[in-house]
Amino acid sequence: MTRRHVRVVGAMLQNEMGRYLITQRPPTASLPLLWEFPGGRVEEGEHDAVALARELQEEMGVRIQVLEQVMHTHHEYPTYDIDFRVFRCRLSDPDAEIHHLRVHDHRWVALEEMGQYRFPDADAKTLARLLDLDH
Ligand SMILES: Nc1nc2c([nH]c(=O)n2[C@H]2C[C@H](O)[C@@H](COP(=O)(O)OP(=O)(O)OP(=O)(O)O)O2)c(=O)[nH]1
Repeated sequence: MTRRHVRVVGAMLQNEMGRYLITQRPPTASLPLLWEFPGGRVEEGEHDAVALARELQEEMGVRIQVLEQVMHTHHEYPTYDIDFRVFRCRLSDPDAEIHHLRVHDHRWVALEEMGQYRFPDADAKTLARLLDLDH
C-alpha cells in the first residue's frame, strides 16, 4: 500500500510581548491534546498562504497576513508522511479575540516556556529553529 502524503502549513505568530501562539489539538483528533503551531492541511490545488489563512479562520475565527516561510521539513508518522511548512504570520487585528472553534485551547508562550508543552514529533525542527533565533 502507498503511504499517504499530507501537505501541512503552520503559523508562527508573535505578539507584542514576544510570545508565540500555540494551540492544543482536540481530544478526539489524531495526536490528541498535543500543542502545535496553528494551521492544518493544504487542500488539493490550494496555495499554502490561502490554506493557512483559511485554517486560522476556521479554527479560531481570526484573520491573518501570511509573511515569509521560516521552516520546511518532512516527517514520517507511522501511517502517513507530512510535508510541513511554517510561515511567519501577523494577526490582521492584534486585539482580535481568539475563539476555540476547532482548537481545544490556546496559549501565548515565551520561548523559555516552550519546553513545558508537548508537540508532535514533526515540530522538533521548528522548535529548534525558534530557540536558535533567540540567540
Ligand atoms: N497545524 C499543525 N499540524 C501539525 C503540526 N505538527 C504536526 O505534526 N502536525 C500534523 C498533525 C496532523 O497530522 C497534520 C495536520 O492535520 P490536521 O488534522 O490538523 O489538519 P486539518 O485541520 O486540515 O484536519 P482535517 O480537516 O484533515 O481533519 O499535521 C503543527 O505544528 N501544526
